[in-house]
Amino acid sequence: MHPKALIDESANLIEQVFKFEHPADAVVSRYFREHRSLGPRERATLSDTVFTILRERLKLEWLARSGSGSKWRRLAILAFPGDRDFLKSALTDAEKAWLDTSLAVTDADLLVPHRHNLPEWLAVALRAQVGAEFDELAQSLNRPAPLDLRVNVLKKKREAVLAELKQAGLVCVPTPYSPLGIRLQGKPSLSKVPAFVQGEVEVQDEGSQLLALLLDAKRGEMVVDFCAGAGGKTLAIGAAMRNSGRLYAMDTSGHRLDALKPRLARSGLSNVHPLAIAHERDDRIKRLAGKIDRVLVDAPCSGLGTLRRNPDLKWRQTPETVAAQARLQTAILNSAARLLKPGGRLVYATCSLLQEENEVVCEAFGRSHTDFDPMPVLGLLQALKVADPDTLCSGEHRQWLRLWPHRHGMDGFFAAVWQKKA
Ligand SMILES: C[S@@+](CC[C@H](N)C(=O)[O-])C[C@H]1O[C@@H](n2cnc3c(N)ncnc32)[C@H](O)[C@@H]1O
Repeated sequence: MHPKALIDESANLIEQVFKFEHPADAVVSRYFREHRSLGPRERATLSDTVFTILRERLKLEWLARSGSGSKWRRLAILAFPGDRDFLKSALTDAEKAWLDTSLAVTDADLLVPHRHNLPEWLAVALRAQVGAEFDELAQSLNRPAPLDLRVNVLKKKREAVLAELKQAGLVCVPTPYSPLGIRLQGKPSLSKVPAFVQGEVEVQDEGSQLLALLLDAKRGEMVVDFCAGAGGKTLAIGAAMRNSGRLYAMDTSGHRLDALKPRLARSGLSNVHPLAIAHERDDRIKRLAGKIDRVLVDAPCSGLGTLRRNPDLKWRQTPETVAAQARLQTAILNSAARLLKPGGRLVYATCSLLQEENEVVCEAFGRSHTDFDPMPVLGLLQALKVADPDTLCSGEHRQWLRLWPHRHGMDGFFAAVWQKKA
């Protein structure tokens, strides 16, 4: 495609994404479906351009205040990922001069918000938590995430899968913390890799693997994955149960649970029972009250721990949406807790970095549920033989799991664990 047309396509797509009516990846996918003539290289260029702008929005919008043409065209030029000479062949002389001046700007010329590229409310909340580490955190949130796999222990051991993947030409290493994880170099397509086709591995961020491990589900138990979605953690829990017992995968989104079905088929699991519920107080949940050994609440949240993958979330979330999520999280956690039998384990998790969705929700739960004893995550990670467990925990009693992209190279996750008193 001629660079002029490519810049025009980028500008159109950026304008659509920046309405922030839908997640950016959904808007990009729809655009590609509606523009079938775009080839793989053009799609990669458009997608890279859009995600760079979402990551570096404040800096690029500041640079785009000068220049000519529409704001979307200026952003498309500034974020163009390909060859500079190829790009310049599509520009006017004035645009070329403006681009050279813009590219000469260094970090020292930028104001603080143009360096961290976070909305002010979020920058304030994160700085309050990590203090001097804030710049490092902000930078890590703007770097793309690696591609991690989880080994399906039902089918193979990690060493065997690593050897198989290397044989298939992939560059990979064990993940530093999860005993089940493999980190790939780059973003290779997995659709034809035998280990993937045969269900020996699933795509799952290392942090998500640790959350499923914290539930520590055992053979023959009754387990509920309360917010199962498309079942990333369900599959890990089902394998830990060695395909025995009964694992209910609940969610209010039947559409998401449908996406679990092909993954279940590949995984070889037959102990999973998907259950679409209307809301967290659904009658089907009441019928299971007091009967369940372990419950995972992987709560709906702001997703602000996943900015490496979903940079649009920092522009789509607000203090008001976060407060609404915290109310829903509290309602879901209270309802899910009723499922547990005496001695049962409850795990609450989010992929948010904000205390409001994490410690604050859990401290309130602890105050109102004196029939639940907190289980410090540090001891649980030690028992699971996770490397460097102390660095993964926070709180006075190391009771919380706290994963940070800049410290651990994982998405930002939080978890708390309780045991229902016998
Ligand atoms: C963080 S996602 C779950 C991700 C999933 N556990 C995984 O590992 O792939 C949160 C899920 O909660 C679901 N959800 C939202 N409100 C809910 C409710 N009231 N009760 C149960 N699930 C709910 C959403 O549909 C969404 O799939």
